[in-house]
Amino acid sequence: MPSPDFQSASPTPAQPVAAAPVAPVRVIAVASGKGGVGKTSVSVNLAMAMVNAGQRTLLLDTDLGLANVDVMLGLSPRFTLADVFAGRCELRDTLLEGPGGLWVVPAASGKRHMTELLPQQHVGLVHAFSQLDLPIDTMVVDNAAGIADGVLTFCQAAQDVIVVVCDEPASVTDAYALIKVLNRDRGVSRVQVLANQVQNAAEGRQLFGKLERVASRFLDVTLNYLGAIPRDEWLRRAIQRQESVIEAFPSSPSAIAFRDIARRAGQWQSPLGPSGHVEFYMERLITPARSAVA
Ligand SMILES: Nc1ncnc2c1ncn2[C@@H]1O[C@H](COP(=O)(O)OP(=O)(O)OP(=O)(O)O)[C@@H](O)[C@H]1O
Repeated sequence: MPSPDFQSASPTPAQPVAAAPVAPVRVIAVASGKGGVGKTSVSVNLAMAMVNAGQRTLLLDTDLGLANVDVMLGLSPRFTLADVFAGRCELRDTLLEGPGGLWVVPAASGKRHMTELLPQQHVGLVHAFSQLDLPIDTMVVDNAAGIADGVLTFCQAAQDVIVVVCDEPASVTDAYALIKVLNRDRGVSRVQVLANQVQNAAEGRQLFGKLERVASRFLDVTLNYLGAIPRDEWLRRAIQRQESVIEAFPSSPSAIAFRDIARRAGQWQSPLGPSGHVEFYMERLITPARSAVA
C-alpha cells in the first residue's frame, strides 16, 4: 500500500525552484468519462497553447493506471507520481521541463496499485502542490477515464472542468454520468464542454445540445460550450512524432482550434476566493483577497 502521507516522502536533494509566488493559479481539469476520446491530446495541446500564449503552465498527469502525457511529449521521467506515493521522492523531484518551458508532472503506467489509492491520498496530492513553489499561472490536470474517486477529487479541486466528448453514444452517456456525479456528489456547478474529433462545427454544437438538454432537465449545473477540435490527421502525425500539434504543425486545423480554446479559457472569470472544498493552490486564492482589504 502506498504511503498515504505525501509530506513523509523520503528527503532527496532539493531542485532549484523560484521563490513562492502569490498570484492565484488557474487550474483546469480535463476529463471525459469514457476513455479514448482524446483527453490527453486535449490536455497536452491546451497546455502547449497556453505556454505559447505566454502563460507559465504546469501539466499534471493523474492517470495513475495508464499515464501517457510524458510519452506524448517524448519525455523520459526519472521519477513519477508512483515514486512519490511509494515514498521514494518528493513531488518536486518528478518535475520535468518540457517543450517551450512547459512543466510536467508525470504519472506512472502499468502500476496497478496506483489506481487503488485511498481518497485521502488523492486529497494529499492536491495539497502537495502548494509546497512546490513553482512560478506558474496555469495548471492543466489530465485525468483518467471513468468516474473513480481520484477523477472526482481532481475535478472538484480545479477551478474549471473541461469535459471532452466525441460523436459516439457511449461518449455522450459517460460524459453525462461524469457531470452528474460531479454535480450531485462534489458540488461542481459549472462545466465546460469540448467536442473532439468533429467532422464540422455543426457536429460539435449538436453534441453539446444533446448533453445540455439532459443536464438542464435533471441537474443543477451550467454547461458552457467551449468549442470543437476537428478530427485532424496532423494531430495523429504529431502524436507519432511525440510532439504537440501546436509545436509540430502550428498551422494545422487542430492547432488553430487549440489556440482558440486556450484564448477563450484565458477569459474565464477567476474565482473570487476559495470554494471551501479541497482545492489546488487554495492559499493563493486567499492571499490576494487579504492584501486587497489591507
Ligand atoms: N482531434 C483529433 N483528431 C484525430 N485524432 C485524434 C484527435 N483526438 C484524439 N485523436 C486520436 O485518438 C487517440 C486517443 O487520444 P487520447 O490518448 O488523447 O485519448 P484519451 O481520452 O486520453 O485516452 P485514454 O482514456 O486511454 O487516456 C489518439 O492517439 C489519436 O490518435
